[in-house]
Amino acid sequence: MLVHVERVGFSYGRTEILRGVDWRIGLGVTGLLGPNGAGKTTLLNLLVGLARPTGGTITMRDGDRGAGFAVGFVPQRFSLAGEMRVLDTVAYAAWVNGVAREDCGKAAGTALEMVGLSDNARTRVRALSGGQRQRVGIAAALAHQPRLLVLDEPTAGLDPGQRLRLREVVAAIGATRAVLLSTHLIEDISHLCDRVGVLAGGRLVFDGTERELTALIDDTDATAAASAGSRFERAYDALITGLGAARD
Ligand SMILES: Nc1ncnc2c1ncn2[C@@H]1O[C@H](COP(=O)(O)OP(=O)(O)OP(=O)(O)O)[C@@H](O)[C@H]1O
Repeated sequence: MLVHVERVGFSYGRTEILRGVDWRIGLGVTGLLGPNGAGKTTLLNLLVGLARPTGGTITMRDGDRGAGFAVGFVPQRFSLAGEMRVLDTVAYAAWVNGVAREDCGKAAGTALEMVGLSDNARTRVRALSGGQRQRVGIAAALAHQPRLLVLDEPTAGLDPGQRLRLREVVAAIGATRAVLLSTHLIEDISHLCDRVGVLAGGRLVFDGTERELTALIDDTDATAAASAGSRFERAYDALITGLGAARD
């Protein structure tokens, strides 16, 4: 396992958001699902070192997460300088993340290849589509070759075609490193993620594969069983609703 999250807690002032999250994240693409306000972004911020847990520990297998360079992060919202060319944007990110100045151009070229934007290297950022900008953000986060890439809702706001392209890119990245992404889209999980974690009530209430999650419900309803996506959605809803009932 690459990342080990142990009994992690976090509070904003007196409001407890996370209360003992245990999770192990390995190679491949892992999805993080949870209701609005469950603390997904908060947990991602802790993983990339933007905030510190108020309890528990986060460790990476070889080395201190605090060193920062082992992690790449694309936040939910980010801005890029429209006048800059794509290659320069990514090369600058490489330099900020510790790549030696003379190696930044090559590092940026490699990262752009990984996200399928080599042909746009000389394009100014302002001329790109939303999906291409999202991929520039991923290239910028990848340019220093981190072992863990964290993406906060990478497919939000993209049209179906752009979403598909982004999923292909993320799946290919997940073949050689750990990718963790939060999403509201069950489809993202079904089409992209090797594993899924569900955050609710301040804890990770599920950690496993899509198949293991769908196995939680007794799906004898023929209509609902028609597509894997709908089964997954039903299982997820049952998990979240069950937790609510348990608390009431
Ligand atoms: N800076 C902050 N100060 C106080 N409370 C905050 C702050 N940031 C987030 N919160 C609260 O913490 C809780 C968790 O927020 P977070 O953004 O991590 O959830 P989320 O699961 O990512 O939500 P969403 O699915 O809506 O994006 C929410 O109730 C939110 O209002």
